[in-house]
Amino acid sequence: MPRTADTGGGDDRGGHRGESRNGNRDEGRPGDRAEAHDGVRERETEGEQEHLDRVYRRLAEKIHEAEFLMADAARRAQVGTPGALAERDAQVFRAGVHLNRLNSEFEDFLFGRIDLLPGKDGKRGPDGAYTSVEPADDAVRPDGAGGAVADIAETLHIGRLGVLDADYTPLVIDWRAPAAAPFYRATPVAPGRVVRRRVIRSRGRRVLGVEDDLLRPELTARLDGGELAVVGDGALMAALGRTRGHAMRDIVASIQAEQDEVIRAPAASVTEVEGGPGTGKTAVALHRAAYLLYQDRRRYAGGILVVSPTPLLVSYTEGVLPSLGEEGQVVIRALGSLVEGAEAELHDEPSVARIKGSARMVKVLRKAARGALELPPPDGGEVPRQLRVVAFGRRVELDADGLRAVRERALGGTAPVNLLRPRARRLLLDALWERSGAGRRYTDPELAAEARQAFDEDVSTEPDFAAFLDAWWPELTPRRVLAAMADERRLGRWARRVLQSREVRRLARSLSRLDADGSGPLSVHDVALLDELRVLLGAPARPRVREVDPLDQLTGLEELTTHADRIAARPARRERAGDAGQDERTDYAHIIVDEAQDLTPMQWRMVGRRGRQATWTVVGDPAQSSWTDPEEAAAARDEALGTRPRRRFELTVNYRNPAEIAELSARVLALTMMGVRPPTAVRSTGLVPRFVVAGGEGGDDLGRVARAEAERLLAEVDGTVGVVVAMERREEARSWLAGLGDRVVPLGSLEAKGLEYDATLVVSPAEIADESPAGLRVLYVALTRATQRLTVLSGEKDLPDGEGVPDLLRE
Ligand SMILES: Nc1ncnc2c1ncn2[C@@H]1O[C@H](COP(=O)(O)OP(=O)(O)OP(=O)(O)O)[C@@H](O)[C@H]1O
Repeated sequence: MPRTADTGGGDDRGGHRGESRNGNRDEGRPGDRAEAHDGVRERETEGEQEHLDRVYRRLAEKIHEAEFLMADAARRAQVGTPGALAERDAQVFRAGVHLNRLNSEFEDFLFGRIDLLPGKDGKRGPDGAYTSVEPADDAVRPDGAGGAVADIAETLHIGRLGVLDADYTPLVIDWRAPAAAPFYRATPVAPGRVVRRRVIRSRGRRVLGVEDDLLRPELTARLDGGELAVVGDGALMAALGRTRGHAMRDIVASIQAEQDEVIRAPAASVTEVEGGPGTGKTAVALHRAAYLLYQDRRRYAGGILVVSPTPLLVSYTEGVLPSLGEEGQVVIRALGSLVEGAEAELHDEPSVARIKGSARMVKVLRKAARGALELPPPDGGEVPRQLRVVAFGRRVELDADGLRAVRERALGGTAPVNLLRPRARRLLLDALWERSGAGRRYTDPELAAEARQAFDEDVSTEPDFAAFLDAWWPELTPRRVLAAMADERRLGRWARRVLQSREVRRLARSLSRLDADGSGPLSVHDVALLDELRVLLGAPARPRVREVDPLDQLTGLEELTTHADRIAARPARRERAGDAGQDERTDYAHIIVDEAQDLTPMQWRMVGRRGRQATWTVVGDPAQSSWTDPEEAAAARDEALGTRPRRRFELTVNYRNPAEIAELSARVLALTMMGVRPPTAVRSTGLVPRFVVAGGEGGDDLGRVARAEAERLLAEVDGTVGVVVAMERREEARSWLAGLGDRVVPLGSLEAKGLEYDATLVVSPAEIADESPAGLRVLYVALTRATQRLTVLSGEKDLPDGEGVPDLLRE
């Protein structure tokens, strides 16, 4: 990667930078030069300020227009014809969305600019911009002195939304528009038409400064009669060096070429992205969601699901899309909250997680869903062993064998258990009729049919029959069945020849935290089991109750609600024990899976069900996987993603960790995945990781040293400090760090996934590594969270050397 001497760094596009581009840049006295540079910088900043002022004036006009449209639509609401209401609906929607976006307080509405040579074929698109990526053949001319000269033919400003002037000239191009792609893609090796790429730093309405990359440094380029100026010292480096807070920031001003290819990949196929820690996979996935919405809003609005591994990562990332102007259009869910009504945050211990995540559970759950009909009713009592009714004035009975035979017949096939209840009822009536012998008294089939109908009515209206049916074929909820698996003997029957008895014991014990009706805290892995059960049980058919506004009934227009009405009427997410997944959307148009390497086979099944028709973007890093059976997971992933063609991408540059931290974490990578190359770190800070050892012999002052080291890091960085400990020390770590303020975040190793902090303290690498079979990869995750500083604290188990370097991290 080229680096420029004046910046001490460079980005992976490697553009040339420097103040004022002219052939004499090294001449003159240093003081004069600095003054001249300041003058150029000021002039260029002012020029951008003027442009931004124009943009805001135009935005004010557009806001005024949108408000007028909203008011006009409200007036139309008083005209009661269906046509007027439909039009109002559409207009309110369009104007509302528009107004919302225009009013959004963007920190930097405008952030980029490219200055371009004329296009090859001279063709221009509808927005007046040249369409060709390549420059015209005669764009560059010899300057007569051995060099080359060219005129800038087009200047495009890039921002979060497109803005057209009143005469339709583009004032700002939406970052997702094709015309904006060269801003992200151009490199000095393949500059296309781009001569200068400028990142504009602004806050609200004020331009703070500009930073340029010159992509054709060999050219003397002219703009409006003057020479093209170049100022600044690296937008990417400035972005990477900034302090981290509790929310992820968008990267829209500095997306790199390899990332841009992923963001703009065609939606029709499955886009698979692999890349090491810090390569921007999460950032890219979120920008892709915004890009897809821009490409085809009609298809994707409300229909994109982003699946994230933890609630912490959801809250860390959920601000990115609103900052890109896509408020509320994309659903971001943690794996533990994917099923409506479940909000799981508990983590199972690795051996239990492994069982619950395994595809073998499908067989166990199939048995459980059917076997649960034998469960004693939750309100006490027993499953009825016989059925007695009175029909045609006589007693008819079915004994336990008779009932078992009926149940077996009813359960034939694979239909969901709750949906089989009407069939079971019919078969019961058949068996009772048969047992009553009444059929044999009729030779005339018509009379027999009539008698049978009368018999059925007689039996069905008996309250005892209804009560029997409720007890014998109860309506089962996923939570209730899951809770029933806490009984080891029962689970043993359901899991016969699938799980070993040791596994049965562990699984049953972990589910014993649920009450008999299934209420109680769920673990993240329980949720995929609930979802599987939801399908196996099926939602019982209920009569549809439609609430109709009486006023609407009068006009007969109840279907014509506005989009705003529908959004307002959407039920808030509720915690409903036993009611998982009833009114949840399960047909997303596009699903983005973050940290895909961690999904278990059962989780892939759960996610796959939500995207039967979807296109996919799947990002992950096998080296960070905490799942131990990659082959089983790969098969489930293939099934979820279906047969669509796949496009694979690799991200290779680490934007998070300085080289000093990346070098240390690479040692663990080498232990766990030999031969895998870590991504290249783009910057180096000169700050090597610090090694500390706790507690001499006993190691019991781990907490005291951890606190002291966290305090030290707090003093060294302005932003956040993550303290990563083994999962079983989570609670302890909270007490170690109590009172240090919210810049310090204690984390169990599995919770650290996807997050980043200015500084990280990793406590006892050996404890983290020993916690599970995938422990080394979990440790790799922990060691790759810091953007500036890393401290490693060893306990006794870590076998630190004289320098305090733990055994696992030695070269
Ligand atoms: N082009 C870019 N410009 C500026 N910052 C970037 C760029 N790409 C990535 N980053 C920053 O690098 C950091 C890492 O990005 P991100 O979390 O998306 O990486 P990741 O590949 O998902 O990492 P992990 O695998 O560790 O979860 C973030 O702070 C992100 O904003």
